[in-house]
Amino acid sequence: MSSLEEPLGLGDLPKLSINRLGRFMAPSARRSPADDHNTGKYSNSCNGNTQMVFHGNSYPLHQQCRQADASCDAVELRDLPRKVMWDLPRFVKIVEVGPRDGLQNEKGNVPTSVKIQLIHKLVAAGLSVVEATSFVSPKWVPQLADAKEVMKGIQQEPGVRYPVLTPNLRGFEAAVAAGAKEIAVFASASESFSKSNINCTIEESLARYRDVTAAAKKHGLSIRGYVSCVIGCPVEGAIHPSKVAYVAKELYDMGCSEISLGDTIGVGTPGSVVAMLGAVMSFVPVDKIAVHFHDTYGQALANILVSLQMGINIVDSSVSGLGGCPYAKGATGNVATEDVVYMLHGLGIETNVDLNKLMEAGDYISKHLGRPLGSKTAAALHKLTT
Ligand SMILES: CC(C)(COP(=O)([O-])OP(=O)([O-])OC[C@H]1O[C@@H](n2cnc3c(N)ncnc32)[C@H](O)[C@@H]1OP(=O)([O-])[O-])[C@@H](O)C(=O)NCCC(=O)NCCSC(=O)C[C@@](C)(O)CC(=O)[O-]
Repeated sequence: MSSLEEPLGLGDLPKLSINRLGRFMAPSARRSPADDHNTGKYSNSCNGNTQMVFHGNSYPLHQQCRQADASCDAVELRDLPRKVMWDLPRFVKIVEVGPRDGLQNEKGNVPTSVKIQLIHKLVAAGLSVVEATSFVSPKWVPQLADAKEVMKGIQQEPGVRYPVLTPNLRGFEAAVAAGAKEIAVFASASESFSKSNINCTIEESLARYRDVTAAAKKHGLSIRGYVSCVIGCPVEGAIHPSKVAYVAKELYDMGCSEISLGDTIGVGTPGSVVAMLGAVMSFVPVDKIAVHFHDTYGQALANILVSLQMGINIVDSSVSGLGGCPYAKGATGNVATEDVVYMLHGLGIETNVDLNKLMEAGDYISKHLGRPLGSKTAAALHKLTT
């Protein structure tokens, strides 16, 4: 199975795949690959035969190098996806939200011991941030009423972060008492969603979060800020990027060290995502922005890829594609962590996540919930091995 962890297309380096990759390149606004060639970026030593075809033209990648050296080709071609798609990050931090965003939406009761096991398995798979639970009103989200027991029950590993959602000071205090070292506040770019999710206006939520973030700073806790409905809202329809940028900036200014932009109902496409990210990046540094896509319309991986191309290197996802929001009708699960990891590794981007162990975690929770594997990667690899 482990050989399949390496996605197809990189191992044997067929010329065809290079040409295919060439087609993915953005048009004229981008530099020509020949520029990199001319600056010698590709030219340590190689046999000079490699061609990249782009918009009907072929570019010699290593023309200046005349020494045959097969190992050079292999190494540099492995790097091609990142080169061709320009400036993709070398490393992407995955924020696993399954135990919170995933399980908050389950109809049936998930025992506390299963939640704790799931978190342990996700950490064992190499995930360094696992959102553990929410300290919200149990009247609003009964599925996470055991937040305190979950936090007390997990074995917190050094170097791993276990953020929890806190909607108000009451939740914050309960989170600290239960041992949380990182919290997340969650606002919305849609007025209607703000009211249905946290029963207040956007401005009221921001005022509330100023108190929560001030208290968190006093305790030396890190704070993550969410903006929901960054592309569309189930009630209001399309959300203007300027509204998203406003809320993101407010959260950043009050001390959130990471702003996660949530396409809560999964209506975004790469086109709308680029516009939204462009607006937010005017106010929040790109390295402080995370993307959080639900996969309702099957656009999540494409949206992640375009976000990476814009410089984002933090991606939220949920093991086995668990999730949805109880207050966002029609929202389906988050993009599956397994599928994100498979794509990132295929692009030559590191995650520190062991795909096999991650799939074991997905298998564990899927079996417990009595449903098929929710990630395409796990389902495909399962078929291949049974
Ligand atoms: C914000 C409130 C509390 C306002 O709820 P409210 O009803 O306006 O507030 P309240 O102050 O009147 O409190 C109602 C009851 O809850 C209690 N209460 C109040 N606060 C707490 C607390 N922290 N912990 C425990 N209990 C609490 C409070 O004591 C009271 O109990 P009662 O007196 O009736 O017995 C409520 O609306 C709430 O908890 N909402 C959370 C909803 C939620 O968790 N939604 C899903 C997460 S957001 C999301 O999924 C989007 C995201 C982040 O994933 C990104 C994306 O996908 O886009």
